[in-house]
Amino acid sequence: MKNAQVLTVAQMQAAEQALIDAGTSVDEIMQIAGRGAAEWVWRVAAGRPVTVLCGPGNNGGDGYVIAETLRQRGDEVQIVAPITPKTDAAKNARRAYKGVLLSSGKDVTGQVLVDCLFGSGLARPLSGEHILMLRDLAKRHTVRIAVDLPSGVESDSGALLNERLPDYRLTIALGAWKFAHWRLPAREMMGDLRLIPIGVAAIEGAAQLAGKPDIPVPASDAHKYTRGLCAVVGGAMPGATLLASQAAMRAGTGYVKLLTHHLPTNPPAGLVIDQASLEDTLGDHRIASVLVGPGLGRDREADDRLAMAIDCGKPIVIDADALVLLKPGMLRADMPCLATPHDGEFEALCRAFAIVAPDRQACAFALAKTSGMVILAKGPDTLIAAPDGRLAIAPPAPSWLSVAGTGDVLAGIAASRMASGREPFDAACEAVWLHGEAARQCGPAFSADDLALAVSGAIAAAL
Ligand SMILES: NC(=O)C1=CN([C@@H]2O[C@H](COP(=O)(O)OP(=O)(O)OC[C@H]3O[C@@H](n4cnc5c(N)ncnc54)[C@H](O)[C@@H]3O)[C@@H](O)[C@H]2O)[C@@H](O)CC1
Ligand SMILES: [K+]
Repeated sequence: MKNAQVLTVAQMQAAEQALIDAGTSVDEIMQIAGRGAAEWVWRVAAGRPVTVLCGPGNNGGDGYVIAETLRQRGDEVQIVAPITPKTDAAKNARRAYKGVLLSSGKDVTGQVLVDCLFGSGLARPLSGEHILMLRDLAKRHTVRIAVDLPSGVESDSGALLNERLPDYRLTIALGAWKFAHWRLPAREMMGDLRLIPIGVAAIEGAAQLAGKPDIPVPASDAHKYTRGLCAVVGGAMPGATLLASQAAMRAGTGYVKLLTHHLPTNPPAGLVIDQASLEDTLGDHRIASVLVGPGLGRDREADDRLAMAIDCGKPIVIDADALVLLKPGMLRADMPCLATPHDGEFEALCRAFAIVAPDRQACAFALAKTSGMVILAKGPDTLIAAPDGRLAIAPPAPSWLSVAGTGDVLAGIAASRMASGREPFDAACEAVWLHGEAARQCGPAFSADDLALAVSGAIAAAL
């Protein structure tokens, strides 16, 4: 899987320092970043007058480079710089700029506003003067572009440090993705995202974006067992189990077996249903992954079935009702295990495992470490945390996914990817992308049944 890295401010600074140590000066990096960003501004502006708002740091420095690049191409451009540059690179970039330079944004009009007031160095909310100027300029320009990050956004969290920040048509990330590019609420205001490479190397321990996976075509001598037998443990509510099974059947595994005595109505012919005792059916050594939770119920029988599913020792996906029933001590050390909670289930799990941490990401990490499970905390802002500290962020998926049953589909896809041989973290990353892609292919207003059927198309898109 070729996942892009997502860096914290500290990691980005270390990456830039590594470039500098390898012989590229800050000024050269700023030229590469600024000219790359100017290319996008030029395309979006398409000849319309541009106003660049420049702050005191290197984000402002990028603004001077962008403005000078556009000016040299003959575009109408002006800079508003309420604060003089503080860094050497920004001072040099300002010296090299030969165009119109204003210290106040009062009465300034134009069509395209380029926000280079603050980037990843923003340390506190914008002052009253700066936020008023930004809002005012934003109102008087029809198109807004943010360079690296919209001013007022906290890079590492995606939190908005000021109220009523403007929204943007385009955000041009410099060097690497930052958390704010993919985390809510910041992501919502950024418009389209583009990344300008500046030669940043892979950073050890960096979070990754769960991008499009590389799904292999089955080997020419493949058969159903080499492609993995996925056992879905059923329970009192066969509909949810059926949805998960339908999705699993289309996500790459060779064989999906539903272990239940609660028979669904009209199951597909390709789904094998085994009604024998769970203890016996889970003893099949060919089982490559187990899914437990969708449609399990929460009664005594559900408890027993969950315990048996875990005790069989196979790689396991735990979802839905099973997450509410799960207690510390039930899990076996070092068993490959993926939990896929939505917000309510995530809170229940955190309570059960006595997790207290300042935010959702920290909770996911702590829960992963304490429980030994990979945690796929799903929702509009999905993230995946592994016990060894790996973290993946899901790119946005269509909000049409907000219907009943889509979580069962996600769990089915993840179990299928685990049956196909993926370890839980990779299976989770693949599953969130495939789930989002299936939703994109469904278009608007689909049902979870439609989504499960669309998983084949998502796999086709990832071959
Ligand atoms: N360092 C580098 O090598 C590169 C940096 N780049 C750019 O540099 C940016 C980061 O540069 P900086 O670290 O200088 O950060 P910023 O340009 O975001 O500005 C930080 C400066 O503003 C001050 N500041 C922070 N919050 C403030 C607030 N609310 N009100 C008033 N002043 C405030 C800080 O004390 C600091 O002086 C990136 O976002 C990117 O645009 C790019 O040019 C690529 C290369
Ligand atoms: K900015």
